[in-house]
Amino acid sequence: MQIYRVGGAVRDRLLGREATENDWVVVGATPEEMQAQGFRPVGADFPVFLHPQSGEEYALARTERKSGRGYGGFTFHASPDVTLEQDLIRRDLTVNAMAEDGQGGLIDPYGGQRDLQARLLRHVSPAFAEDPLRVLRVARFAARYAPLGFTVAEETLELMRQIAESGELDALTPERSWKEISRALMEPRPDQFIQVLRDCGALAAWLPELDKLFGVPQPAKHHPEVDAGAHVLAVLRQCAEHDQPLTVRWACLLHDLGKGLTPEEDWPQHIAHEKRGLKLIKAVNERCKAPRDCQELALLVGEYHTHAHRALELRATTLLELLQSFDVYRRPQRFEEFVSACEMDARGRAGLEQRDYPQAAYLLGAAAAARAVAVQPLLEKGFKGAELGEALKGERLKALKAYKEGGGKA
Ligand SMILES: Nc1ccn([C@@H]2O[C@H](COP(=O)(O)OP(=O)(O)OP(=O)(O)O)[C@@H](O)[C@H]2O)c(=O)n1
Ligand SMILES: [Mg+2]
Repeated sequence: MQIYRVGGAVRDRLLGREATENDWVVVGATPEEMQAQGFRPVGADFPVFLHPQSGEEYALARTERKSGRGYGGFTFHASPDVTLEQDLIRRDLTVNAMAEDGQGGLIDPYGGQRDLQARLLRHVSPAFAEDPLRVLRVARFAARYAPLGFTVAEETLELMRQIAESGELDALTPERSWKEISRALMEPRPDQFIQVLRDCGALAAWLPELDKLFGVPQPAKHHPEVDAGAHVLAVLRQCAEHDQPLTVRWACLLHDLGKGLTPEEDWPQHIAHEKRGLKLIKAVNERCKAPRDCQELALLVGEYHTHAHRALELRATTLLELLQSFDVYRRPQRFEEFVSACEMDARGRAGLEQRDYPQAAYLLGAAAAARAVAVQPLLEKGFKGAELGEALKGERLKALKAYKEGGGKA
């Protein structure tokens, strides 16, 4: 048997980047031979094995034929006579279809190096269409490598468009899609992920609620970029610039969905878009099976982002309600993430990226002031149950009034 390093590790080494994990392909071996050498099969019908020591994936060279719709619909043909070239041709992108032998020699039958130099994400062959997840993968690679100047080849975008139109994206399981989405949002240019999906029509199929924001105007006074979709892309960019966590990026992606429901005659105003968007955010959260912390933050940011922007004008009672809605006493981190998301929203506007956002410190200070109210003295006064809750609220309100009178200094 011959063993080759393949995929991302080869690509990233040629780009001078650190590779995180190795993928290997094995030519000229049977499953029995693999197991005899101590490799562990990952599943009965899957010609992939784990190395007994490193745990890295070793796949038998294979060709795939599509037998049905969706991810379940694969049959594998793996046998010792499948060549390396036959294996590589069914992979997604030319830059991912290179192999390295044991002596460090490069095997590049499909122009991977040429496309690396040309900074092009290009599919290898029509076999690309065998797995619709690749539409999301290409968009994710665009988000990762955009800072190096990579773009998607026109013919690949066209093929992605055909896949999107065929309805095949509907067959992807939420689990597989979420892996791509969550990784893509954490890349240096998450806006490019959305942009590429939009360019090939996949955004309309996968996230129509977001696609609808493109072409919707907002008031130029607050939004020099005007377009609501362009605003979301700019907010995502700010998220990456400021190293925000996944929860914040997910919340930012969905924060303005309500603007897609504003009646056209009300444009460019979007009165009550916060509340109106909640059912859309909920639907997207559930459809994508986003993790719980992402879901929660998205709903809270959707509902309250305008409150944050107006923080300095809010009355003490409204501030208190806001803090209560976040259960800031038990969940301080969630409130901090909310404030970050709102700051990204404020900065994700053409020409306003460097603006001050004093609301952030003000809100965090208010949360600290409310949290500093001690329960013990109230317990000592004999308050219990609902009355204790009311008394605590009263004390917190006093603290917030003092905070406001002190000009936002605790
Ligand atoms: N849907 C997929 C998934 C994977 N691959 C192939 O399998 C390799 C390894 O897959 P994976 O580890 O998921 O991606 P990498 O390219 O290694 O990228 P990453 O840096 O994200 O691991 C890819 O390079 C590609 O050749 C593919 O063709 N189609
Ligand atoms: Mg890999």
